[in-house]
Amino acid sequence: MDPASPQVVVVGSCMTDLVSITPRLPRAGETIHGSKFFIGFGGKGANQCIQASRLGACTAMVCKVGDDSFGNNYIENFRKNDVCTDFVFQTGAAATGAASIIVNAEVRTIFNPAPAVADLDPAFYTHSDVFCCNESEAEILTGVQVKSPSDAGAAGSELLARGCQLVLVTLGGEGCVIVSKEDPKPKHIATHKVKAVDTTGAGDSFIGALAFFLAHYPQLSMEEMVKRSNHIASVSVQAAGTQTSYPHRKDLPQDIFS
Ligand SMILES: Nc1ncnc2c1ncn2[C@@H]1O[C@H](COP(=O)(O)OP(=O)(O)OP(=O)(O)O)[C@@H](O)[C@H]1O
Ligand SMILES: [K+]
Repeated sequence: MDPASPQVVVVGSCMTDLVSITPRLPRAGETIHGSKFFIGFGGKGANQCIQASRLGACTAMVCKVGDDSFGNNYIENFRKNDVCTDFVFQTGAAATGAASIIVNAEVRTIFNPAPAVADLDPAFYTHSDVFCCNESEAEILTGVQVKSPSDAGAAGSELLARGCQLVLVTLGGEGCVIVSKEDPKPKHIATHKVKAVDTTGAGDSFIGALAFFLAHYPQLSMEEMVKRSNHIASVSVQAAGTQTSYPHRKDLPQDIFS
């Protein structure tokens, strides 16, 4: 590249990521076993620059790294990615920026395939911990007509076969069905059926509640989280609107939070 004519110039950070994969985060001063460690190239500025370069932009990075092995490796990385390094300087006065990143198994993700498309990218099945859909979404994705808990189990099993870890199919007043790699026999988690005033937003209330329990009550079983989420979503269907119908903590039975 002619350094006089870069199309994209990024002035920003350039960090070496030291990534540990662990089952949980250590407490202060605690040493725990991890399952994997790797070193990666990161930093927001450098990430953006490399993405632009890989798409074909003529790029230059403006930053300073340490006169150390991390710094040398980073400059080599820029060169491999066709980023002009004429303005990447090295200093002996400081070390190259490093970020210690711990990725724990407790950061869990929920994927809601709404609105559903039949040709969903297969990566979506494998990349989330919980795959949560309603009857019609399950049907569009799998081709299995979902009219009962046993149909939902069949659709859930198909989604498991596509690589999902755990599938929840919500069934309105019938609660939902859960299937997982760990326990592939479909289980119907019934709920107390209420007379619905307006079901708009029930699915989102359910998923929001589930996210709350995953984040704040990780010790609960998935079945217990789902039962509690069923209850919260059942409150939402008894009032009009979407967010206007979502209950506050103070309005719910307090044993939901024990
Ligand atoms: N009549 C009802 N009685 C009790 N609970 C209900 C009722 N309707 C819905 N729910 C609760 O809400 C959850 C989600 O409902 P549903 O499966 O209808 O979602 P949805 O189709 O995504 O809703 P929407 O698209 O309207 O937001 C159910 O799993 C259940 O917990
Ligand atoms: K509602």
